Amino acid sequence: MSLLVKICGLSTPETIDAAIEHGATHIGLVHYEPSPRHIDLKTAAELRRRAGRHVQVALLLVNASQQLTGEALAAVRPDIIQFHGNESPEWLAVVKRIAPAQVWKAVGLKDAGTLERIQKYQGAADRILFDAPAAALPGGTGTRFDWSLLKNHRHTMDWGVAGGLTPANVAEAIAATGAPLVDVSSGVESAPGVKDVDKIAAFLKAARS
Ligand SMILES: O=C(O)c1ccccc1NCC(=O)[C@H](O)[C@H](O)COP(=O)(O)O
Repeated sequence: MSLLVKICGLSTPETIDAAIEHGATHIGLVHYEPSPRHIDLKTAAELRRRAGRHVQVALLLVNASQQLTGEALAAVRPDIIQFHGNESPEWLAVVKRIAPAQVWKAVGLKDAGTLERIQKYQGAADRILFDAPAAALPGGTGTRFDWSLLKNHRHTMDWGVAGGLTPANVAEAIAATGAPLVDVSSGVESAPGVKDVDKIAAFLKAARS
């Protein structure tokens, strides 16, 4: 299967266009106020429309209330809802039953124990996104986890790798983990929350090299 590449934390039409032009398969829109990449739901809906059917659009929430989750799904109509906090498998299962969207769960990969614990998301999440453990923010921190943890892991769910990826290291990350999907945010920015179209292009080229 060909590699999937998600560019996360986009907030302008220009960077959406660049991600599509250079071959991203997925983009991410962050609705989480503490993030430098936060956008309101109206902007997220506009950018979702801009992306059209050229890429799969993920809307990212962190420990959102039921009400906010419902409002966000109705306003943005994403292809994917990505949960990046401490959301329970039970909550994900509810969303999966009622939402016309895939459900992804991001998990901070600390050690082999994490790989055991995520089994509880089987059937509730359509994909697990392995990221660095949460720091000041739960994601978008530019931090790597120990890729060797995934080396001989037998995956029981669809999955992907995020966390500290850049144009310079993404090929190595794919070789080390065998990831079918890679995800980047701060590694294609010139400042926190400011995406750089040349870095987006370089990341997509390096990922597919
Ligand atoms: O991007 C953010 O600001 C963010 C904030 C809070 C939770 C998740 C967030 N991003 C989620 C992503 O999917 C990022 O692409 C992923 O964490 C990797 O980020 P980075 O290490 O900066 O490439």
